[in-house]
Amino acid sequence: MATHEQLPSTSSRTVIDPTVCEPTVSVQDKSSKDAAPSTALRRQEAILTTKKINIGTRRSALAVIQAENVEKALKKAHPEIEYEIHAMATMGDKNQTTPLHQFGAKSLWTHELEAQLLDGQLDIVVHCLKDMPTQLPPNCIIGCIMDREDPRDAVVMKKGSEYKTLADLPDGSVVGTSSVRRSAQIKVKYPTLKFKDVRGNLGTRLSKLDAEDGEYSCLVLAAAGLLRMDWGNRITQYLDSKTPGGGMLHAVGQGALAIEVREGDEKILDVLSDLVDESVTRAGTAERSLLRTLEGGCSVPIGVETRWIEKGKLLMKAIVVSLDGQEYVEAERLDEILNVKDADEFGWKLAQELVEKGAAKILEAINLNREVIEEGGGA
Ligand SMILES: NCc1[nH]cc(CCC(=O)O)c1CC(=O)O
Repeated sequence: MATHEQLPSTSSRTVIDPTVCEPTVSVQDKSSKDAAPSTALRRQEAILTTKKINIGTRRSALAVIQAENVEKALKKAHPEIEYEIHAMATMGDKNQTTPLHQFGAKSLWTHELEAQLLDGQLDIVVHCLKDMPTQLPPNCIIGCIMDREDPRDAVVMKKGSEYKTLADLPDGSVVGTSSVRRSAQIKVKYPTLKFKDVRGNLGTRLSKLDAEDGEYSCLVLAAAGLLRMDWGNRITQYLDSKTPGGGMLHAVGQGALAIEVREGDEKILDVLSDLVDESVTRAGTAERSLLRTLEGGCSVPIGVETRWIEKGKLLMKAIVVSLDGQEYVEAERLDEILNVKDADEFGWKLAQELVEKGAAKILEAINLNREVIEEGGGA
C-alpha cells in the first residue's frame, strides 16, 4: 500500500489527510510554514541558538560537491552559523562488485549516514533525491528539497567517437548503464543496441568508457551529475520525452538535492527553510508518491517527467516498461498542485492510471523474476 510523505507535526505545516493513507515520511512545505503567525519569531530564536551544523555526505567527488553547494547556500542564508562537512563511505561505495540487487533496498547509499544523523554526530545529510528510498527509516525526514539541476538523462559517447546520438549508433553497439529504467526504455526505441552494466563513481565510469580496450560505445547518465562535475561538455545528446528519434523519461527525483534531518528537529528545519524550493518540492513529492504507490517496496523500471505548465499547474508523464522493452504503459496527468498534499495525491492518481492501463502486470512479472532492479550504481 502506498503511504504519503508525512509532514512535520507542528501546526504550522500542512498535515496529510490520515484517512487517505498512513503517513511515514516528511517533507517541509514552505508555503504552509510561512502561514503561521509566530513563525518569524520562532525562526529567529532557532537560528540564534544554532551554532554549528555538521553536514554528512557520501564521499564521492560528486557527493562532496553537492554538500559544498548546500554549505554555500546555508552560509549565505546564515553566515553566523559554523558548518563542517563530514564525507564518509557507505556500503554502496565500499562494495563495487556485489550485484546491486543482492543488497536489496536503496538504503545501500544512505544507511550509515542516517545512523550518524540519529546519533547526533551529524545534523543534516545531503542526498540526491533520486537515491533516497521512498520510505525513510523511523525518525528521519526530508527537511528540505532544493532547486533542481537539469533532470534529464544524457548520452556520453566514447572519446573520439564519430557518433552523437543513440540513433547514430550501429547495430550491436554497447550502451553502458546499470539502470533498468534506462536500458528498458532505450530497448523500446532502439532494439538493436546492447547493454552492459557499468559501476563506480562518475569519474570511474567515464574512464571505463574512454579506455582504449573499452567495450562501451557510450554511457547514459544523469545530466545533473555531469553538469555538477563540470563535465557537461561530454554530453552529446539529451534524452527526454521529446527527443527526436525516441526519447525516455528520467528517474524519480533525478537532479534534485534533498536534505535529510532528524524528525522534530525544529531548529534545523527552521534554518533549512530558506533553502526549500517549493516548485521542486511539489514536483519531487508527486514523483515519489507515484513511485511509492507502484513499487511495493522494490525499485522498478519507471520513468517520469514533470513540468510546470503555468503557475500551480503541474504536468506529469510516466512510463512503466518491461525489462526487455517489449511492453510498456504510459500515462500523463495535468492538475492544479497548490501544496505538498496535492502533489502526493497527484502522484498516487497517476500511479492508479498506470495500473489501470496494465502496469501491474508488467511490475508483477518483474518482481517474480528479479534481477538488477536498481537505479544507477553510485555516483
Ligand atoms: N545512480 C546514481 C546517481 N544518483 C544521482 C545521480 C545524478 C545526480 C542527480 O540525479 O541528482 C546519479 C548518477 C547517474 O544516475 O548518472
